[in-house]
Amino acid sequence: MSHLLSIEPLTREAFAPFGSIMEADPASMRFINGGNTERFHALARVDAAGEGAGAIINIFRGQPRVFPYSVTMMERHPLGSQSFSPLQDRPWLVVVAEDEGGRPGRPRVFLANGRQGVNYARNIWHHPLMSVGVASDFIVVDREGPGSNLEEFYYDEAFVIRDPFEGG
Ligand SMILES: NC(=O)N[C@@H](O)C(=O)O
Ligand code: NI
Repeated sequence: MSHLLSIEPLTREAFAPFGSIMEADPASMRFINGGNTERFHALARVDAAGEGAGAIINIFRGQPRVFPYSVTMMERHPLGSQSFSPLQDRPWLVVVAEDEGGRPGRPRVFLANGRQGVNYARNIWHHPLMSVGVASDFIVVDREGPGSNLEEFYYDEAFVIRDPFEGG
């Protein structure tokens, strides 16, 4: 089994097992403000489980990853969803995995364009933020509250991601 991971385009259908994509999808659009504004409605839902928990809004500034990049670990948030929305129009990488008996399976890598955000559903295995090329800022909506909301898993092997823009 190759440890080189292919990179897939980020589509609603392909990402559906892992959560939602937030983008200006015409199917979700309704005009508001007297027609001045297009509202792309309810693209995702925030999940903040547990007594005393709530949703918070953060900015993550991710330094660009160095390629070829070795994926050696994945994490998940058992008590809440986590969304990432880019603040600049730059591509970035989304790395997720199905759960296989309490551990992540083989990672899947998606190339997001600079106008696509994602919302990881609660307890979905994902790799921490992966900016590409330059330091990039993201609005991150996730859960704050009592309890441990971070579970990490370290593979006993490394999966490799090549530079998505290698060769120009
Ligand atoms: N640890 C943290 O807040 N960031 C990660 O959850 C991540 O997915 O980047
Ligand atoms: Ni996370």
